[in-house]
Amino acid sequence: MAKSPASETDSVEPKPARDLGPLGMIFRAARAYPGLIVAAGVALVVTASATLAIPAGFREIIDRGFSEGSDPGEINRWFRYLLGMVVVLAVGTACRFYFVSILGERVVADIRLAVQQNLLRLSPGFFEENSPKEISSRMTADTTLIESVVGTTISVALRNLIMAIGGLVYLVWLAPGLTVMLLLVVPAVIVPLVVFGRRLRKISRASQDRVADVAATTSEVLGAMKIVQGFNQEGRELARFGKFVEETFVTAKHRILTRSLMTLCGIAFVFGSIVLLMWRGAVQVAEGLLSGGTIAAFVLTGVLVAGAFGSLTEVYGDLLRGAGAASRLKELLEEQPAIKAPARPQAMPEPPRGSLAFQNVTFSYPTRPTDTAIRDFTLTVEPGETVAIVGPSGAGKSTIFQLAERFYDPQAGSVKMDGVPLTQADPAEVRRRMALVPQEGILFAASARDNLRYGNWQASEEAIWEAARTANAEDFLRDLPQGLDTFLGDGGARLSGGQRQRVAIARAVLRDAPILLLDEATSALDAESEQLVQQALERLMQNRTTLVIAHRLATVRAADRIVVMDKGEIVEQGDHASLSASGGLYARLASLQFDAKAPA
Ligand SMILES: Nc1ncnc2c1ncn2[C@@H]1O[C@H](COP(=O)(O)OP(=O)(O)OP(=O)(O)O)[C@@H](O)[C@H]1O
Repeated sequence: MAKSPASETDSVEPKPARDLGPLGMIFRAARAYPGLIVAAGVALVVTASATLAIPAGFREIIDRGFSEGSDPGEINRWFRYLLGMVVVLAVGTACRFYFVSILGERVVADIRLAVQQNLLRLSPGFFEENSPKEISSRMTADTTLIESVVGTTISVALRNLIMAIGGLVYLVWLAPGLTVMLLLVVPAVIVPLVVFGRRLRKISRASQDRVADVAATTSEVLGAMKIVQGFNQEGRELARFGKFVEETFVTAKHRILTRSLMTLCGIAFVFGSIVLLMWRGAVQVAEGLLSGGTIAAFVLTGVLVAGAFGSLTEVYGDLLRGAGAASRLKELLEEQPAIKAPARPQAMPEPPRGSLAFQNVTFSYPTRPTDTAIRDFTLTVEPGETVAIVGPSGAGKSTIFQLAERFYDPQAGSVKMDGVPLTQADPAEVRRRMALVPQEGILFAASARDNLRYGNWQASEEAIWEAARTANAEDFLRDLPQGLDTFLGDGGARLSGGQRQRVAIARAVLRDAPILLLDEATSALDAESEQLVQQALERLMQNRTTLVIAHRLATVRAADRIVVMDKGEIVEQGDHASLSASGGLYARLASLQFDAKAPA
């Protein structure tokens, strides 16, 4: 049975770092915006001060405003002061939110761009060791965490620090005796609340995981309804679902109980301590030691200070989570491509000749270093020649293409293009001289035009249509509702398989590279489509050096030479007639693969 979906959720949960070191990356990214940092800092100090100034206003109002016969002018003055503070607080808070959030989003935008820029340089090997799912989660979940560190956590931390320190100073000034008492009470209130809060978060997470289990089971069963009913497994599926539902309920019960206890403690401790303080204060008022306003200001400020300390205890955990996110993104930012241009690349001959030579190449994929994918492979493809590679699945045919494009470097031997070893050349220059037509026409969610000129953005409208004609793609492209501007859907989903292949061929025509790497589709097309694609390929191969992984009889027949591969090695070479006659691997493959499929 499938592994519990919850364990997957757990593994996606971003892990916190052990220390705050990795946050340095975020600060370095934020340093690019000193104006925003200063504006946010000023707003932060102003709002924290205004918040603290409000209890001071209340103190004056209570002491002067509510006694009989007091001066109305005095009342007005203090209320105006209070209103002023409210305005400062409102404007300051809005500004703080604006500047801090913009800074957070800007930093995230910059980090995302930098990560993507680095990812685009990396060699394919990296994406085999790091799954695209994991990388895209770093790009979304981890950057969102960083956004919240810059946009919320740091500002909350600073604001609360200012409030806690400023508030304490004010409290001592108001009533030193009561402050000592408050300092004794605050930990007694905060510690249980923090402990409960942590527990509650953990249980809430577990609760979400259980709900995810329920959702996953539902969609799994609904998606496989015919199998469930066909195998009479309704009872078992209900029992399995029931187990998840019950687990969800038990976790929720636990959560509700914890929350109830937390509410009990919260209300009892917070209001209890306020009452205690006021009680003590009231005695001091009666003794003439303090004024009523001082007590009011003290309680208000006390609540603010306690809240500030409470928030500060939360912040550290948030910062650690942000640091965890930063360190994961840092890995992506600092990863070096395995394939790099040499410091002084050797110039490739101009104009390109179009020769490709493999000399005693031996290669294993980095993820499977003990399996030799290509062994002592030697092959020279002359300019203009068409070489067909055939061989059973796993023989190493596609690997030859990967080496030609220099997505990997072989462990032994060399690959040369126009006489220049690929390792000495600039990989961009090497790839500029090649056009790849993959098995499945890989298209982007973009317009037909952009898909066609993907390898040649300068192509004129005329050149695009010319390429479309060569690739037998003109008719269906003209029939598209908005012509070349038609959006082709995700992965070109709005075209048929054969049409996608022809778009891919037209793209290679426009690229107009001297060397063509052609991975013939194995998927069967209907006879007409097949013929259109075949014709398009033949036109594309004209006057170019072509290396083709062949699956069709027509292609091998048209090739100048056929190279037969098995287990990473060349086992036979020749033309169709001689190889068929020799009764070797080719003859066997040909009778299995070609004869059944295409008429000669
Ligand atoms: N990215 C990779 N990482 C590790 N091993 C790989 C990778 N790609 C291919 N291999 C292995 O290398 C060997 C050669 O694979 P390759 O894809 O070149 O074969 P192929 O002849 O093109 O097969 P097919 O006709 O099925 O596409 C196989 O054993 C395969 O499992």
